[in-house]
Amino acid sequence: MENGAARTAPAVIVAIDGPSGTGKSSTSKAVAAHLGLSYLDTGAQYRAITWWMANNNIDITDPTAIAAVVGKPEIVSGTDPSAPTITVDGVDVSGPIRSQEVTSKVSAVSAVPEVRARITELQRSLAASAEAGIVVEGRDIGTTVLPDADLKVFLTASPEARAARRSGELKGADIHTTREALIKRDAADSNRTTSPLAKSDDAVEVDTTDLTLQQVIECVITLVEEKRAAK
Ligand SMILES: Nc1ncnc2c1ncn2[C@@H]1O[C@H](COP(=O)(O)OP(=O)(O)OP(=O)(O)O)[C@@H](O)[C@H]1O
Ligand SMILES: Nc1ccn([C@H]2C[C@H](O)[C@@H](COP(=O)(O)O)O2)c(=O)n1
Repeated sequence: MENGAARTAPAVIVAIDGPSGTGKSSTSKAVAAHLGLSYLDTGAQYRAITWWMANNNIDITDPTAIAAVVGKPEIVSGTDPSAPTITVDGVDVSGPIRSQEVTSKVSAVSAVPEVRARITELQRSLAASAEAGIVVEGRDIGTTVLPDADLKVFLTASPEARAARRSGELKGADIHTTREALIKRDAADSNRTTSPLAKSDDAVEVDTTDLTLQQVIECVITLVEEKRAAK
């Protein structure tokens, strides 16, 4: 190395997609923290705009009504993996966006093309300004938002494993009901016309059904390090 200068790792863009409960958030946060990268939870952004629509009595069954007000809320995401934040018009909505009401409405709101255009623009701008690089997790990151990402990972797991994980989180919620709700949301997200949940052709698929969270994290860290070494 010339003049003994320390060589900084090149910025790396990582896209992690997959259905609900496959471990995208837990894995992405841990990978980003370990590698000193930024982290973006794009589901939280769709939940935040859905929360605003519900709070402002917008009819979420009417895509025209949603499209008419899509530019109104100011959505800001903090990308520190150890303390990710999300605000709407300056209000911390990290708790309310996880409510059952928002979860039941988010697929309808996120299917509206004008909503996707607005949120995609925010996502690209955050990725472009992440100096060391970023791990972005969602449903359409590898296919649509960041098609030139250095690494694309598509996480999967059986509906049974995903429901058991979610039921554990929801303090013993009924597994059957949780499984049906997951399957319904995945179907809505996969079947919408604009940038549906899908695996990019060049994504590495990781089935997490029989892996611990730590094993998944280590697997993704290895994949990122291999990509970094090849840059
Ligand atoms: N491999 C794993 N083994 C066991 N539990 C896991 C594993 N991966 C994630 N979990 C747990 O499953 C739950 C859901 O994980 P997480 O929120 O990361 O999934 P997600 O894909 O981001 O879901 P969503 O898209 O619905 O936000 C969390 O409680 C997490 O700790
Ligand atoms: N890139 C993304 C991320 C999320 N969504 C929608 C679809 C999901 O059901 C919803 C909530 O996401 P979660 O918090 O469960 O990860 O947001 C999307 O359409 N595209």
